[in-house]
Amino acid sequence: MNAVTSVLKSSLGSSITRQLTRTMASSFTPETYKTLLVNVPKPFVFHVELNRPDKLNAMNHTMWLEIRECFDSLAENDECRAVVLSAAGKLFTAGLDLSGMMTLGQEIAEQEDVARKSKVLRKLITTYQNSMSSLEKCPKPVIAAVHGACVGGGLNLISAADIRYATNDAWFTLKEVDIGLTADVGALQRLPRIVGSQSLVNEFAFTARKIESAEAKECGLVSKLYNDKESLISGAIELAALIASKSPVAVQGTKKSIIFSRDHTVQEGLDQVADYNSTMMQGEDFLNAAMSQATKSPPPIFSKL
Ligand SMILES: CCC/C=C/C=C/C(=O)SCCNC(=O)CCNC(=O)[C@H](O)C(C)(C)COP(=O)(O)OP(=O)(O)OC[C@H]1O[C@@H](n2cnc3c(N)ncnc32)[C@H](O)[C@@H]1OP(=O)(O)O
Repeated sequence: MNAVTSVLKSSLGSSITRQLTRTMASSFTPETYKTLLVNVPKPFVFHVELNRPDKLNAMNHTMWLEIRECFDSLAENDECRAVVLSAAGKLFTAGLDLSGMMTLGQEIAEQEDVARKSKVLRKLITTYQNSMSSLEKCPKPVIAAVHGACVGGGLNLISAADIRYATNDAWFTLKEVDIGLTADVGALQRLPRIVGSQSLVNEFAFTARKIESAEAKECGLVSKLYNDKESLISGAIELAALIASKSPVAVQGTKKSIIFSRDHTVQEGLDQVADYNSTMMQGEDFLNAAMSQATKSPPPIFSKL
């Protein structure tokens, strides 16, 4: 162990000074949105809230666009290492804003030709798909914290999160069939991998039945339940802070590898992580964290990434 620690120590002093200087030099104001509220409750932890409580956080066009904008921005923001996604008001979300859909129907009706109508709709669907996928593409872990109801588009949204917590009063529904729609923004693709039972997901999707929190926990849709919203949010923020205390190189590499491996063979996943680590094991995070573990000293302060 001594040989290892002396090699590690030689490059440690200047590295820690550099990290502290960078950390202390930071000042950051979260961006503002019409339908989202963004706060920084702890260092490197961002809290994003769906914020249309008067409309039960129904997902209108602006919200779909802003979710993408927000997570694309967090992806690039080196002040952010983990994200909590929750919602203001009495429930998480009532799903797609149905009044907005009436307006869309009128706009489509203005186009006469079916090919042109289809082009407009396809663009809209892919825009909304990209909005949901922005959670998954964001390299920082996203923890969804659900209270009350999580309907339709909301279930698609949280399916793209990395971790899902909920309150005991939460319920979920893949509601699309009830509005004559095939769910098209990610739940049909992601849920079978989360829940692990295609039969159960099929049942949810064909019937739009209510999934109560206990069933959601039992089937793996959520991993932890809380008595109320306050303890849910503080539990989710605590988890995010724990994640944010780890090496951002390791955490972001882990998210990338998990998602890559989900969609590839074992060998392709092993190749991807070998490529990643063959660079990252030369970096200061590995050096400093391995050193602190080896010497049983306090964990290092990691530079921004
Ligand atoms: C390309 C598209 C990709 C995306 C697809 C996504 C699809 C979906 O999300 S399908 C699901 C759509 N959502 C629904 O069908 C839910 C409808 N709402 C409800 O079932 C209930 O409102 C709910 C159980 C969520 C809550 O019930 P509660 O009794 O607590 O409230 P209400 O009195 O029903 O509603 C209060 C006001 O909110 C308005 N509202 C509710 N949901 C929506 C919505 N989805 N869109 C727009 N507005 C909504 C409701 O009309 C009430 O308004 P007001 O009368 O003005 O007070």
